[in-house]
Amino acid sequence: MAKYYLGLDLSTQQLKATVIGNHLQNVIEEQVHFDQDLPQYGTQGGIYTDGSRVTANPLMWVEALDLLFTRLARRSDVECGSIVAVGGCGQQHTSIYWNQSAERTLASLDPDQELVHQLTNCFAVSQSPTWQDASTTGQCRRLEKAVGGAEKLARLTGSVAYERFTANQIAKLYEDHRHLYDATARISLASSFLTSLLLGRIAPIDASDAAGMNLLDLHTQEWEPQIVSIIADETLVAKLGGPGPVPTLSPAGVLGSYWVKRYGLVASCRVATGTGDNPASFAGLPLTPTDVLISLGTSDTAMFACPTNVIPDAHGHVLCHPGALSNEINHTGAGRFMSLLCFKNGSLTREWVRDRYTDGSWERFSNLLRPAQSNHQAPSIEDGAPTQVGFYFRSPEILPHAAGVHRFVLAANSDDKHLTIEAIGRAQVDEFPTDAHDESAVSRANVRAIVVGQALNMRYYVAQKGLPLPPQRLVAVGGAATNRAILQVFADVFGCPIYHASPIMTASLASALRAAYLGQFGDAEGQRGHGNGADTLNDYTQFLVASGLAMKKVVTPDSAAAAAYKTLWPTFSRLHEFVVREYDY
Ligand SMILES: Nc1ncnc2c1ncn2[C@@H]1O[C@H](COP(=O)(O)OP(=O)(O)O)[C@@H](O)[C@H]1O
Ligand SMILES: O=C(CO)[C@@H](O)[C@H](O)COP(=O)(O)O
Repeated sequence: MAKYYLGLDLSTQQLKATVIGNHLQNVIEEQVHFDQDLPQYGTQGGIYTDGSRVTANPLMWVEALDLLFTRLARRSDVECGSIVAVGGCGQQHTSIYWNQSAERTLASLDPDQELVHQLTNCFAVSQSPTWQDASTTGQCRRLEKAVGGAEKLARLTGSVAYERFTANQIAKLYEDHRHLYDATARISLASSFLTSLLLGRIAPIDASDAAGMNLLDLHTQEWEPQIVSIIADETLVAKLGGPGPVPTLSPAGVLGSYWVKRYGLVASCRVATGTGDNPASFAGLPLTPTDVLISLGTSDTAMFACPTNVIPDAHGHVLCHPGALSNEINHTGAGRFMSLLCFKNGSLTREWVRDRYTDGSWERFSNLLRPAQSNHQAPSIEDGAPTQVGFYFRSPEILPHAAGVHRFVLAANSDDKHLTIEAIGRAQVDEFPTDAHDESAVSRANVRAIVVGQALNMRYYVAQKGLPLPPQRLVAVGGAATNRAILQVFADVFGCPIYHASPIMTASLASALRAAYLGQFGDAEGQRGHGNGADTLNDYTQFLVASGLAMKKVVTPDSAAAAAYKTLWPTFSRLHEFVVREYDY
């Protein structure tokens, strides 16, 4: 009988499913889009905001999972009874607060009733803070001070304090709504929440996603006791499910009877441990140490393997490598960590420019981004044209810690030596100038400025991490990675080609692959390779290669454009410095 593997991704704007067979010939996709399919929750871009908090109702995600299985079960090209393993992932950092009755309810779900009705009274906090929430700056600074400084916190947990990281969100709950903290029996991340629904019991958090909480001691792989006592009290460890997370690449159990009885899945269907959407994609690709994976989804992210002796610093995050089978410390340290850089103003901010300047059309947006004739229109100071640069931080940005939309028009003869703070201040404009000869001038300038600015900003932080530039290749995933005009700008700014996986990689496909890998073994065998991170990484990489996944080049950098961006680099760095100084939030 044919065997199928199901991957799920509870991401920001939708819940996605990918079903694969043994050889990736047929990749079947299904999704539930939160804004469109579940309008009763009133989300925009998958979230609700009152201007100060960014949240989502966990019941929306619960309802989405039933709807997704309903859609899968109706499809003629998917036989639910042939799915032998399932794995999930989710938006990172987002936290869900279960109350005392949740575990009991999950264990006795009635397959004749929709999940959402049964879980209505299972949450201590009705709106979950999501990764886009930036309301915990006070908690962040207090945590850094209490542990002895930002640098110390980074060395301990992999990151300085970030607003969206779960420790700071928990601290806010503890400070502002102590009764809700006390009413919380367990805390899940979006990934372990999804796995919990699949299992019918609350699932442990995995190591890779746990490293995005400011709570995990990267070296002991346990919740850091001092941080626990700073942000809340000793009851927190039990709420987190025990002393530490489980390995990412590990089995979680078998599917709960709700899914078996309601949708005809098999009782023996294995469930893989869930992880964050970014680590999931990273673990789904056979990457080399010189590759940079970029995800252009709701957020833009950049990921790459860490050197053996990485020392986490002020920018970005060091996470546990999602392809390692063991929590044990490999004495060489090889392959234990990955770097993640996250930029909040990704697709939704590009959409804002698209809607404002190109009538909501990606086609028009892309046409304005492409060169008018055959040459790329990379802004260059040397070609005599004024340089137009923009920073579009409509939501408080993560990297850099700055907010607002800021446009600059630099005179043709300006160079970075003359770019004093005063000169930069004078170059700032509310809108790019019109041109009597080109009615699209303002639209073109904004479309180019946002994409070029995003690519330069990403390159700025990749360079800060000490990665040799240009990388060998960028591997692109996420909704906007289908847009070749956007990819061309990233290729030109980074000065390297861009690759896609074939079939195109998504976090849900990566999760299906993880499920397939773990589904090959029994529970005991699923732990194989314990204690030797390097070997198990190789083993898993070999599995990915053998799965038939191919890499293909989709964009080549244009040498003239790449040279022009190189010229712009010092100027961009000066502007970046200015924006960080003036528009910190
Ligand atoms: N042709 C396109 N050009 C640019 N961006 C696109 C295009 N098609 C989709 N997108 C972007 O992809 C985003 C969704 O990406 P996706 O990775 O599915 O999001 P997430 O996983 O965060 O929910 C949308 O917000 C949209 O702006
Ligand atoms: O905060 C982060 C990573 O640190 C975000 O990347 C979230 O994980 C959301 O992912 P997407 O929905 O944009 O894929």
